[in-house]
Amino acid sequence: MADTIFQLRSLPFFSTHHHHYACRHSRSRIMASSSTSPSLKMTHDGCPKNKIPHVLSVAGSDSGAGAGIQADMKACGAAGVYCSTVLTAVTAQNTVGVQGVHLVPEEFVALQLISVLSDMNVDVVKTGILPSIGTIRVLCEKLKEFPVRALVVDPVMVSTSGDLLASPATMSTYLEELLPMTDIVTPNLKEASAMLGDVKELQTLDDMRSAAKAIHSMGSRYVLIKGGHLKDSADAVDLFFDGERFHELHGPYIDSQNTHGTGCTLASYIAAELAKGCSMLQAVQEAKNFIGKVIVHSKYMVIGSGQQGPLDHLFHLKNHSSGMIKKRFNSDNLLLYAVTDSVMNKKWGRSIVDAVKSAIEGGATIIQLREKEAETRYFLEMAIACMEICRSRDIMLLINDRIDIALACDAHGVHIGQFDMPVMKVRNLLGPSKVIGVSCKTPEQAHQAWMDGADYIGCGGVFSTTTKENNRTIGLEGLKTVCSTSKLPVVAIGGINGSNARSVMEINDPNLKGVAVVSALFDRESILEETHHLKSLLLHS
Ligand SMILES: Cc1ncc(COP(=O)(O)OP(=O)(O)O)c(N)n1
Ligand SMILES: Cc1ncsc1CCOP(=O)(O)O
Ligand SMILES: [Mg+2]
Repeated sequence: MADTIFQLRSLPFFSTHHHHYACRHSRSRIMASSSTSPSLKMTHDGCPKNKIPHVLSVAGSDSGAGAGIQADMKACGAAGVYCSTVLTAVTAQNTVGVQGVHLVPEEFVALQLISVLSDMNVDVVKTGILPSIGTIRVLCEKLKEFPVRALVVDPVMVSTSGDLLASPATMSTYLEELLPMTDIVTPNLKEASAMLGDVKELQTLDDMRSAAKAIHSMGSRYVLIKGGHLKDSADAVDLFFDGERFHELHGPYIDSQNTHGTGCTLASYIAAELAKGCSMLQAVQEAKNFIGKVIVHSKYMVIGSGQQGPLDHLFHLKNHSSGMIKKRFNSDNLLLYAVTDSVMNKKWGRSIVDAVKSAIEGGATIIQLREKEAETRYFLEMAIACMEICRSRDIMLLINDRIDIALACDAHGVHIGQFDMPVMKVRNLLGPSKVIGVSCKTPEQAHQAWMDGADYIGCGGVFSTTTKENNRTIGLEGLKTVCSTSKLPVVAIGGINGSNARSVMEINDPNLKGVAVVSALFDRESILEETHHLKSLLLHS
């Protein structure tokens, strides 16, 4: 190891000139929106056959394990991909900042590269900090000697505080020699601006578009500019450019201190998805989706005393400070889902609380309070009373539509529709431990719900019903279509009762976990008997 130990904070502020290159390479290993290299044999899900997908991360070590090679390994682990590592630098850092950097000599970077690339069948190389001209050159040379399917470059060049971490000469080498070999480069706004010579601060989507074009013309086949901190935007908008078209990738901006290493994680996750056989656009979308979920999940975690906490990439750490670890939602709870209706129960002279008690006694496995008319104060009182019953019987209570009521009574979760509050916003408000169900009629809606971090899908109306007016029915065929592609458990809803529940369950899709019912339970004289009858039908279908 080199004995170059120095303080990162003492690095000077560099300003570079504007570069403009047109050295596009002509490889076509990763397509924008179709599958992978035609020469590789793929399984049905796009993975090369009999091959463990493998990403090599060429990056720096972060002693605090929030970013760098440690984040890359965790992100690849979360994506189910093997990750080998070539260290370019060793940093002493924690949640407060970077205390020091020790560079790995380029000859030793070369040796590590040869060790891994000559033996381990690497699919994709992802780069993090490349601290010297020598290191960049060694990497370019070894990649020519041992070609891989894709090169993902996270241009770690600007520290959080805005300091440029690369000298102008290093930057030139980066742009002239590495970028033309790059399949995708993933700068944030500051890095994109630095790559273009810092002539302009990027403030708008239009600025991002021009920057993406300019960076593309320097040689990277695809460009992803991360607009997480774009001014005047409530969204986290990232811009993907494939050389012809722009794609805006939207997601809510999640306010959390635990975001250290998100850049490394995003680039590594893209690399991992590419290694599995995804197209470039798919890989970027999956990575964005993962980052959104992991930031929401990690929001309440406390590790270290500084402002820059790490992520819980594997969703597995115990004892988050608030005790809010996301419990895996047990989809068996969806078997007999009782959805209340005050108007119906009033007609039969009983309160919602009594109705809920009877439904649970009869065998309902989960309850939803669906009150379309109730005033807020009354709805909350009802919800608090029902929560007490449900808690004592270990049954989940979800609230329909009203996130405020769910928060106020500490319900187990909510059920929302396509026109209610967006799922990611709800997740942000409720935190990781609450259950979120989403109404979906199509596979596209179901896919989106999964991407946004929902726990289950309510699919319907399957049959016609008078309980919800102007609601298009999708029939058993529509239900089958959603179930067959859904990545989330599904509960069927709409016009389901004792005479058709079997036919619903007989579509026989493993994702279909049960039925949700309003009138067949609550618009009947005996809730207890109806629930009991329906439950035994379901248990024997
Ligand atoms: C389990 C379950 N599935 C679907 C719905 C319908 O929700 P939504 O589409 O938001 O319609 P409303 O119930 O709000 O009228 C549901 N409530 N529960
Ligand atoms: C809330 C809802 N969403 C789709 S259909 C429906 C109503 C289901 O009520 P019922 O079980 O009485 O048909
Ligand atoms: Mg709704």
